[in-house]
Amino acid sequence: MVPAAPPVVVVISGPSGVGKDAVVHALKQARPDLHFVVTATSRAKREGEVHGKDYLFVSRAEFESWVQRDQLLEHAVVYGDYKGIPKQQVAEALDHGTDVVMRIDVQGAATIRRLLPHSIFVFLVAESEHALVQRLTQRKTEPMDSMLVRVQTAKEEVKHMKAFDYVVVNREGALAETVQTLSAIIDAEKASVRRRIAPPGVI
Ligand SMILES: Nc1ncnc2c1ncn2[C@@H]1O[C@H](COP(=O)(O)OP(=O)(O)OP(=O)(O)O)[C@@H](O)[C@H]1O
Repeated sequence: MVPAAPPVVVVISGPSGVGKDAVVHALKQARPDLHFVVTATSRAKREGEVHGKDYLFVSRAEFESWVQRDQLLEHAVVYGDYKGIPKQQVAEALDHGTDVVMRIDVQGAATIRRLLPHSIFVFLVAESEHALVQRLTQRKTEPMDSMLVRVQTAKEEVKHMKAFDYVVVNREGALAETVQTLSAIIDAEKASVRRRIAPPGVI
């Protein structure tokens, strides 16, 4: 009886260590109706990560050839490693009418904002600097100096919050709550009248 809601792109961003991967992983279990973009990266696989599921782990040379062939929606060097969003995955999901979720660092989110301005931009934060430090420490994937850079960068990145539509606090031990909030945001956006009545291509 009313126009269908067009598929949406949800961008989950935030400083390193706030829990983007953990949140996206849990959201995936809760929302099989969404397409989760598998980001390409040149960084080394962390324990337990699976190629094609968590990331597309590629060599720097392979990554560079994708850039040359314009196969990435956006890419950036994040803490010394390439990360990028394969264009085709996003286009195919949207063509099928499926909502798309992508996790991206703060600089990458700015690029997506220019390319796909009607996406839903979510800024994920930890409840405190202390909690962020604890998460990075417990993850044990970076040496101390690189961890300190991440904490310092996080303080700068928080200033970009204004450019986002939502801020979600990923509290210690409350991953399920974070996922619930994100899921509610997506549902609310899908129910938005503005999205339903916009001319095709505008959203
Ligand atoms: N709500 C939470 N409570 C406790 N621990 C959490 C929570 N969310 C994430 N973590 C843990 O914090 C650590 C950092 O999370 P994660 O690797 O998902 O961060 P990230 O934002 O993806 O970081 P990066 O951008 O560096 O990849 C992980 O060990 C993860 O299991």
